[in-house]
Amino acid sequence: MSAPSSARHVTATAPGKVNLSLRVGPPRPDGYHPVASVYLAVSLREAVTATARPDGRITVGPSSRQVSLVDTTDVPWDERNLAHRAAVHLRSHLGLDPETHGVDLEVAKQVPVAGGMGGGSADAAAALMACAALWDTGLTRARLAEIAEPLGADVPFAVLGGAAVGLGTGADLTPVAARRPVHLVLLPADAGLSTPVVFRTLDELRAAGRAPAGRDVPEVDEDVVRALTRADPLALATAMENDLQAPAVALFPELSDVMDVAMDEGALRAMVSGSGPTLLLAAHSEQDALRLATAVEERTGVAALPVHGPVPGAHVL
Ligand SMILES: C[C@](O)(CO)[C@H](O)COP(=O)(O)OP(=O)(O)OC[C@H]1O[C@@H](n2ccc(N)nc2=O)[C@H](O)[C@@H]1O
Ligand SMILES: Nc1ncnc2c1ncn2[C@@H]1O[C@H](COP(=O)(O)OP(=O)(O)OP(=O)(O)O)[C@@H](O)[C@H]1O
Repeated sequence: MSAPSSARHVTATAPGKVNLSLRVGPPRPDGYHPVASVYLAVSLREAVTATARPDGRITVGPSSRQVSLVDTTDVPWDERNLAHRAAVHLRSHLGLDPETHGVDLEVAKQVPVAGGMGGGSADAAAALMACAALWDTGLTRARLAEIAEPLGADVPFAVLGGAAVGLGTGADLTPVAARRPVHLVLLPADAGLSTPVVFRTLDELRAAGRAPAGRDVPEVDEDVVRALTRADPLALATAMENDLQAPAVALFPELSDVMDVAMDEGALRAMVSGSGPTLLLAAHSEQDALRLATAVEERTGVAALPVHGPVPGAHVL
């Protein structure tokens, strides 16, 4: 990951993710929910270019070099941006002089915004990696993943990539060796869902007895891990689960109809991705994913994205 400290630009990339399994417990006093998640990094990547500024300012904006493939209208291009927060966090973590270590960040997005695929988290991961190289820190990817934790539950995984079990808030990661690529089709929605609202809606559904209660400390679904390590698409599709599906569908009822169409077109399984509203469809093979994507796109008008995983985590290009 190292680039010469004299480099003026460094571009790094990081992947979006899906949760093949997401079990959620009741909220803790700090508002976060304990989870047991099986993460898979997928072949939609964000890219962040960091250019050094001697005046200490940190800016963020859409890339002038690479076109974003998704609608970025709802992305805040200011200090709320997760890439911006990542640069500020790394600089202060390293004790670098805030008067001299500035950076311009340019972001090119492929991951749907507020789609439950960790796009902002991938921007944070790519920004951390690019700034770490620009500032010649020599930090390993594993160390950067630890440093990433305060930026959000999904950020450490976007740094590490591959496939992993995530416990705690999702940031306590153990890699899973997936034997062969998993082929999926993603169906982004034309509106986003707010992650905190989806978690809160799950709590409300549970309080009303409309969703099964979660364990205080959720345990990882070993069937999903086994299916991933054995490269068994049917077993994986059967075992996949997401406790956030019920609240996502309650907030976005049209998702049910799209999932029905996908199953009708031969998806092994249709499920909400993370906090939604992006849907993920499981397929047997790359060819099957391409066929399914075309069929679902024709029937629903939703632009379908065939993807695969696991793919590598954040790295410098
Ligand atoms: C839904 C997932 O994407 C599944 O991987 C993650 O759990 C969410 O990860 P994230 O977007 O990186 O989440 P953060 O930015 O850390 O948190 C956003 C908000 O989501 C809620 N949140 C998030 C993670 C978690 N384990 N419990 C929560 O309740 C909290 O309200 C939090 O304030
Ligand atoms: N770099 C960024 N890209 C996209 N959204 C960002 C970024 N930085 C901050 N945000 C804010 O975060 C919100 C969630 O964006 P994001 O695309 O990460 O959602 P998500 O994929 O659903 O997240 P997750 O799955 O990690 O919960 C956006 O609505 C936006 O307001």
